[in-house]
Amino acid sequence: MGDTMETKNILIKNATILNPKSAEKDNIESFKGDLLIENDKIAEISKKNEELINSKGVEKIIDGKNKILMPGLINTHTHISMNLLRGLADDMALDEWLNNHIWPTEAGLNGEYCYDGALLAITEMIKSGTTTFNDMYFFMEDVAKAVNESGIRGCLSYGMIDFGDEEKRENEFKENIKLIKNCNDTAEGRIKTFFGPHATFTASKELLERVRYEANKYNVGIHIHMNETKKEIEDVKEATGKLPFEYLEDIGFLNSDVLAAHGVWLSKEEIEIIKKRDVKISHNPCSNMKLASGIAPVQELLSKNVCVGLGTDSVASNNNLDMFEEMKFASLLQKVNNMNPESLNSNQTIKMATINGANALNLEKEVGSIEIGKKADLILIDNKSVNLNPMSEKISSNLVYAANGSNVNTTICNGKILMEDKKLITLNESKIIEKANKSIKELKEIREESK
Ligand SMILES: CSC[C@H]1O[C@@H](n2cnc3c(O)ncnc32)[C@H](O)[C@@H]1O
Ligand SMILES: [Zn+2]
Repeated sequence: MGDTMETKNILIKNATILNPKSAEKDNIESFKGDLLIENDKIAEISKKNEELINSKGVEKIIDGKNKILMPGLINTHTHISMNLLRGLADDMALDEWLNNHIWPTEAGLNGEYCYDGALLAITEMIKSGTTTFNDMYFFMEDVAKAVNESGIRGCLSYGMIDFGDEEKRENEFKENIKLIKNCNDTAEGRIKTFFGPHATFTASKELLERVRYEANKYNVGIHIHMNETKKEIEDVKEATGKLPFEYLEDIGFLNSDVLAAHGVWLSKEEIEIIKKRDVKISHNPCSNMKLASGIAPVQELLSKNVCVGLGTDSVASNNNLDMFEEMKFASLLQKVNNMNPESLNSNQTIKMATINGANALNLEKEVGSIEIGKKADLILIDNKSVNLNPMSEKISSNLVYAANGSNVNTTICNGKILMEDKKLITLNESKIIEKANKSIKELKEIREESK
């Protein structure tokens, strides 16, 4: 990481601080004040009129006037190297999209392409206020390199698919375990690793059972796609005689360390299983709408105290990584689905994108809220932006219904400034875009040649 990122103590002055701390209540505390970052952590928070933070030893002051200071956003489900595949195949359902377009193109991937796609995605995330993402893909040590260099926080899993093939299964475990051994807790603790069985329709029972065993052994979480489409439910029912969550419950897979992406088609019984096992759900409204997969019962899950975070899925089914857009779609989708304008209000939605995301990734002691002792993963939003004026008195309303990622002015992760006043510190945006365009061109040529 470059020298410019090595700032030790930072004082953010006169900001409007928004703290989605309380996961139980629907209100979100906000106040005018200062915040001191020492090294990688939040050291002090002072409300205006309280004793001022002693600025001795502070090496950098950021003017927070006319800015909202909030926790960095947490994207709980994505495949960031797929940023190369943006717009590759639109306007079709998951099955056709994966089998006829995405998987044949992914067959030509290598570590360099995945690194280029990851850097492109990380640039987009830093610019739009995401400081933590949860990723499942291939060539994950190359993704880890991009995380390390950029300064962002990432939970990484290798996507395991065996389709019942024993040799393939062995390889998938070798890859995921290598990732865990080489990368867990690296990059000053910004990288955590998970097991990543792709889904119940691509991973065998043997693979899933061993994932549970190895996850316990290595003390890491599990990231899996679940109950995304109706077709998936029918296929799993035909293959196992059970609904996907019932099947996983029967084989002893489910636990509080499981993060299930999507959870669109859930029976009452499956919701009870999710609750009982404290399984975490990542809701991906844009991807679910674009692939016409369906609408997840988010309001119902939240009302049963299930932890639901927010994710974008990849840009190949979204088609961007803007978590502000994702918040707005999440909230509006629940309202129209329940025919109830009170569904998923703006406070609940912000919690999903922050503290719930942290909880879902077992990072709630480190990130997701503004608290002394937590990691300084913070963003500043420009209140002077035209689309945020006149300012609603309710800050969460502005952030969920009016804002978008381009309103992010400054992004800080692990106490390091990654973007200040819209200027990227650790990454060279134009070079990254140029290289990514070269890589996708080559990847498309490889695909053509293989036809
Ligand atoms: C084995 S690595 C991850 C694997 O998942 C594919 N993928 C991307 N989006 C989705 C989705 O919405 N449902 C299921 N699988 C998805 C991706 O292309 C990789 O092959
Ligand atoms: Zn996915």
